[in-house]
Order: sequence, then structure tokens, then C-alpha cells
Amino acid sequence: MPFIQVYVEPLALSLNQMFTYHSKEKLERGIRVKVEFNHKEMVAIVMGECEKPTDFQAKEILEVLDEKPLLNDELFELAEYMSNTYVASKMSCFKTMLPPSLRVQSKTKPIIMEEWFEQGEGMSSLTPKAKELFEKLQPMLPMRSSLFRKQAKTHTKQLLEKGYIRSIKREKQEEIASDYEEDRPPILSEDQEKAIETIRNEENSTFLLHGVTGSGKTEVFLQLAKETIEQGKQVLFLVPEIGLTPLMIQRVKARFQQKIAIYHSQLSASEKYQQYQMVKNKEVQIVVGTRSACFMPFHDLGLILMDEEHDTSYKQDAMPKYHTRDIALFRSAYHHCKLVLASATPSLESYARAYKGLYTLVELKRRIAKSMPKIELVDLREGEVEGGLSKNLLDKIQDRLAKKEQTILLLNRRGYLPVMKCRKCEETILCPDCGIALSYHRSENTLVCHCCGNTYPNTNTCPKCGSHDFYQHGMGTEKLEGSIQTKFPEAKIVRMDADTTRKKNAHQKLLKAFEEEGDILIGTQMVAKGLDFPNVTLVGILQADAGLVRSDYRANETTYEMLEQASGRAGRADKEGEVLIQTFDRSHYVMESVLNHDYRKFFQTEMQYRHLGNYPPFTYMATLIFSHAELSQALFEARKVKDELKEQRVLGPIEISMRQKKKRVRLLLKDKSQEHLETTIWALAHRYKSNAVKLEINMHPLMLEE
Ligand SMILES: Nc1ncnc2c1ncn2[C@@H]1O[C@H](COP(=O)(O)OP(=O)(O)OP(=O)(O)O)[C@@H](O)[C@H]1O
Ligand SMILES: [Zn+2]
Repeated sequence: MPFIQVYVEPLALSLNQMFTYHSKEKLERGIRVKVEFNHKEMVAIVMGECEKPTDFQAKEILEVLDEKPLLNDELFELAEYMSNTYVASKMSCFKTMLPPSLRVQSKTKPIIMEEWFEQGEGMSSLTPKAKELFEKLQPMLPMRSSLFRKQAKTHTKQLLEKGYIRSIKREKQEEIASDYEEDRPPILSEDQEKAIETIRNEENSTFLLHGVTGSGKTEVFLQLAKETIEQGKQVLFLVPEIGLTPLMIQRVKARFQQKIAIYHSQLSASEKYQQYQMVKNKEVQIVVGTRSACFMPFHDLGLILMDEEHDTSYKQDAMPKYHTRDIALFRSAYHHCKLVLASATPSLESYARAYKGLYTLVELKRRIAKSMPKIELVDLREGEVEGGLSKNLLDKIQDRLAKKEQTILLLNRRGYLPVMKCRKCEETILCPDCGIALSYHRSENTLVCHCCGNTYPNTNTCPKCGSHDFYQHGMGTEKLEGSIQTKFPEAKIVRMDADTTRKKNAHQKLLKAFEEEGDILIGTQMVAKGLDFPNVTLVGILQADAGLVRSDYRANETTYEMLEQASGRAGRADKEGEVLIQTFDRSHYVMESVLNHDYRKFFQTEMQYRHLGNYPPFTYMATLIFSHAELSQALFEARKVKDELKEQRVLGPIEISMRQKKKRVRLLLKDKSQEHLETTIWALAHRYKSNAVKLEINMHPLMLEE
């Protein structure tokens, strides 16, 4: 009779402690069981067998929930790696890796069954017509009953009754991608040929494909994928945001004309489950998806393609705070397959690694069609500016409207007004949970916290003095849309931001509307990435330096990425592209690098700053956030920890914005050794697991919370 060790919820109880139970049968690792824990019924995951405990009586497990293990050996190893690296509980890692309906706490599976017909042992004679139909359809059995009925019509009944076919139930498997007309591979450019050859022939397993915007990186992906598929292996296409999935799905489907799995956050639980099963049951060779697709249960992965590898959406905000690139590296090593990271603006980390030769650098230096777009910096301190728009930009928009060409306007702030500040008493309306300014969203007449997402009705009344008069300074995409529409009443405007893309498939619909009949696309950073519209010849960036004022060590990098990527949307086909960047600081090296499309210059300058400030990639970093209703309590713990840490550089404590009415205090740790940093933080995690002051850990943060 085996004794088994399990991990059990709740997560907070203990970071990675296993508990022993007794089972009547042998249970494989990865099977879920129900157990009694602290007088409650809970779901647990079996980790393996163990010796009979000598110091206590192990309880009996209550129920076995799965026939087969949910996770294979690779995914167990991956969970181990994630738990260590991100200082997260194993349970939170398992949970992240599985589709929602298979998660530890979930008892019901949203399996949709459908009817199929399979071959029976029919003996008695059939009418001639039924016989003829059966002979025709027999080779295709088993087949979906709906399909069979369509062809055999009323004869189906006879075939069923006489036992020639039998009705069975099968799990319904649905493909989400629609079909696209077959597209033929273009003749590759010389650069593309060379890139493919290098990736195919070099021994190295990780490649950084640095290609300027519009240089045809996707075509390199497709060619490499083709070779992998022909070898019978699987390919994973990763994109950073849902907004970019339609485009990638379309290109992949059109090229390969085969069933593919899709995985992203807007799918329902049952859709996710079905896509997951399609990969598990080896029914598809291709997966296209966002971050969470990196956990798909591949059995023979042959290639991982990570598009826009610099994008911060690849890092998860919630525990475990993993980076998709790390997971991709892990899986590529496990499957001995190649990983290609691609971007026009590689992350500093990846480029530094390529520079050192850890990754093989592959470059596409020219655009496929035209040359790079012409960039102009517009100094907002000079010349006419109307509602945030320079005269220069307005004239150019007018010109494109006349020429029936398209414009993209980027303003990286959604909503109508960024702050509600009273004109009489100067009070600013704040989020009661986070303590930061609320934004006004006009169409819903609400005040929204862009930090926690909470919304409040707008009463247009100052909470302090009761006045109804607020400043109208600043703007978000909603206000911009209104003022552009007033200026150009005839123009067809499409707005794309978090507010207009909440519904399923909204990205796809908006992009289609713009492509088919739009004149101007207005949006947040969402419109800066990946879009490939041949008729876009003008890109306007409204508040280019808004991102530079943040104190974050990556503020320059993210601003550079956004500006260069947004510029890259102009002039991608046979028409010349033009970009107007409105700025207050035209001499900033970020602006200069964008102006000359000079990634190297940006990289070298930024690396110097990082070196001076001792920031990644020159060091490993982690943040510790202490929170408590009382600021003094949180500060006390933070100071105590700082005093103890002798071997790391510790910055802080500083007070940052609240969350859920809790005061928060941040420490920033820097360490030359990743391993040493992990050990230190694991010790702290154990110590604070049941403290009144909560400790939140972010290993290798991409953004420092403010
Ligand atoms: N060899 C080729 N011949 C003709 N057209 C090509 C070729 N390769 C790519 N293209 C086309 O060029 C355009 C730009 O390619 P793609 O979207 O792959 O660029 P990209 O490098 O991914 O750019 P970005 O980084 O801006 O997303 C696409 O419309 C694509 O179909
Ligand atoms: Zn809030």
C-alpha cells in the first residue's frame, strides 16, 4: 500500500512543502486527488511515493480525480525551474502551466461531446440505395454523424438499425482559425536567404534575428517552420499580444493550409482546453499564441519562433512572474531545438548576449520594399500647436486624406482626460485603493484607475470643495479621436486601445475596418507593433517623450522601442513613408537614434548608462515590496531586511503607490550572481509567508512599480 506525497492548496500556506497521504492504489506523479486538509476538502497534486511516516498517522486520500497525469516529465522539470527562478510556489507554477479547466482546484471539465459513427457488424441485407451509400462512406469511418447524415440522409436510420454503423460520443475538437486562401512563398531577398542559411546550419541553438521594420522577418519564420514541419516536428510561434495574433494566424494558415492550435487569453475555458488537447493528442504541428502558449504540451518540438522578443507583455505580472523568453530557452534546450528571437528593436539583454556570442546574431539590414521612412522631429516648444497637434502634423494628415492614403496616430494614453483636477481648490481625484490620479473616460462617463482597473461613476463634482469646474489639460486617445473628427469631419477614424478592444475578436474587427475603409488609426502602443498595411504612409507620434520622464531604469529603452516600432508602420510597400515625432526634447539620444534608425547607437549609449548605474544586463535584480495598512510597519520590515542584506546592493526603501488601500514600500536588490540572489530571496520568502506585513517578490523585473 503506497504512501504518497502531494502538493496542496492553498498556495499561501507554505511555499513548497509536500504532505503525505495514504492511497489504496498506486498513483502516478501528476494525478490530482482530493484530500482532507485542515478539516477541509482540497485538491492536491501527487508528486510521488514515499516511506510510511513514522511520527504520524497519514490520512487516506478521498478521491482520485484523473486517470492519467496532467503533466509530463518535461513540464514537471519546468515547474521546478520556474519555482526556483521566480521564487514562486510549485502550485502557482502548475496552475500557470495548465488551461483553466485543468487547474488544480477545478473539478469540472468543460468537455463538449459530439456524435460520431463508427463501423458496426451489420449482417442483414440492406436496400440497394443504402448499400451503395454505405459502401461509399465506409472507408471514411469513423466520421462525424452530422457529416454522415448529410450524405446518407434518410438511409442513416436503416444503417444504424441494422448495425452497419454505431453511434459513439467523442470529445469535440474545434479549430478556431478560419481558412485562408493559399499563399505562395515569395522569392526571398538575399538577406533573407542568408539569414535562413545561418539559422539552419549554425550549431548554436539560440538566434537573435535583428531585422529593421519591414525587412521580412516573418517570411524567415515561415521558411524555417516549413522545414521543421516537413521533418514531422512541431513549431511554436509566439507573439506578445492578442492584437498581433490575427495577422500571424493569417500568414501561417495561408502558407501551411493545415490545422493549427491557437492559444491566448481571450479564449474561453473550453476553447483553451480544446486547443490544449489538440496539441497533447498530437493532432496539430503548429501552435500560434501569446505568452501562455509557451506551456503547451509538445511532444516533439522542432522550432520556437518568438516575434517582437523585446516586448514587455512577455513577462507575466502575477505569480509566478515568469518571462516567456526564459521558458522558451528552457524548452528549446529540453527538445534540442532552435529558438529564434526576432525584433527590429531587440531588448538590451538579448542584444548584449548576441554581442558576446552567446546567441548568434542574424541581421536583415534593409527593407523589402521601399527604403526606411523619413523621420522628422517636431519641436513642441516652437511653432503652432493646437490641442496637442502641431500645424505640421495637421497639414500632413490633410494631405494624406486628399491622396486617399492612411495615417496612424500614436498617443500612449487611453481615456479622455488623464487627471481630474479641480480649478477652484486644486484637488485631484484619486483612486481610493491606489492613491493615484483617476482618468476620465467620457463615453462611459466614468473615472477609471489605470492601475487597478476600478471604475467609479463621474459626478463631475470635486470631493473637497463641491465645485464642478475641472481643468481640461492633457488628453487620452478618446479626446484625440474627438478633436481629429471635429477637424476632419469626413475622415473615417478607427480607435484602438484597451477600451475598444475588450470584447473578443475586437482587435481583428478594428484592424479589418481600418484596412478596408479607414483613413486614420488612433491608438496607444497597440498600434505601434507588427501592423503591416501597405497604404499607411504617415505616422504621427504625439507625446513622444511622455515615457522618458518615468524614473524607471528601462524608460529610455521602452520609449526607443515604441518610437522605432511605430515609425516602422509607415511606407512598408511601394509608397514612401513619413513619420512626425512631436517632442519637447529633440536632442535626447533616444530621439536621435530613432531619427537615424540607428539601433547600434542606441544600444551603445544605453549600455553605458546601465553600466554606470549598475543596472541589467550588468547585474541581476529583484524588487521586494512590503505592504501593510500602516506605512510605519511596512517601512520597519523593509529597513530591517535592508540592514540584514550585506552582500547585495540594496536601494530604498521608498514609498510607492498603494494597492487595495495598503501602503507599499519598495526595496531594489542588485547582485552579480543570479544563484546567490535566488537563495537570499528564497530565505526571505519563507520568513514572510505568514507575516502581517506582506512581501511581494519580483525577480528580474522589467518595470519598477512606482
Ligand atoms: N521576399 C519577399 N518578397 C516580397 N515581399 C516580401 C518578402 N518578404 C516579406 N515580404 C513582405 O514584406 C512585408 C514586411 O514583412 P514582415 O511583416 O515580415 O516584416 P517584419 O520584418 O516582421 O517587420 P516588423 O518588424 O515591422 O513587424 C510583408 O508584407 C511581407 O509579406
Ligand atoms: Zn486603483
